[in-house]
Amino acid sequence: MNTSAIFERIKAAAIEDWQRYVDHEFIRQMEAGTLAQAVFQQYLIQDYLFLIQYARAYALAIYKSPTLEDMQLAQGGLNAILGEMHLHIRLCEGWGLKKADLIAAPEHAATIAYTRYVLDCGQRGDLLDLHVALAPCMIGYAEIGRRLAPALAANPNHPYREWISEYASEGFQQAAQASINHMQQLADRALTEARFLDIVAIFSKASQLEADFWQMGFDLAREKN
Ligand SMILES: Cc1ncc(CO)c(N)n1
Repeated sequence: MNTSAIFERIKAAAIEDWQRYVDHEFIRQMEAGTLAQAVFQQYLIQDYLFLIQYARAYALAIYKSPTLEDMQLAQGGLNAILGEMHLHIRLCEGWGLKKADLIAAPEHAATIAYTRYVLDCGQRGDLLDLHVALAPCMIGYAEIGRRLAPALAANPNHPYREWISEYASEGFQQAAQASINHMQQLADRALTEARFLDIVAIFSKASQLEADFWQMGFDLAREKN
């Protein structure tokens, strides 16, 4: 099949789920700076647990790599995830939470659902399936970071400056672009017309699980109140 601009085509085919993820109420409140800190804290603790499993998914991508170049690209993704976790440690330290407290937190069902879904896509499928399941994570956060960055210029005291800056950063933007480029290579090699709908279904599901992940922050903060 014609696989040009494959990321844009997959996103267009899953646009409703994608928008529910990147335009979630959590992101709107984050942009406005009105998101309750309790909601953000619950989200961030779960996100730390999420990233541990996500690092395993990138490690699986290394294992599933047919070529050395695929392996090096997956290693870049793994490094980006491991680097991102410093943000979580830093922000949590500011609230008096230590790394040990984070690791000891129970994983929420939404965290388990999303991470294990991605790991399963990788286990049963090939590197393209796994890569598509991984895509909403890095590419979505990069899109959100770019979109929210102007809110920082508008508000010098923005409460979520550190978080937004991380995802708007050159390093994170590059990692997301590398992910788009790798997906393109994999699609050129392995994507057929018959597989396209399966690939879109994986992307849609992962985007839905991302939206559920934002929602979890609100739900957990309400339960703890
Ligand atoms: C749930 C989730 N998705 C994506 C990212 C970006 O790596 C993250 N930190 N957490």
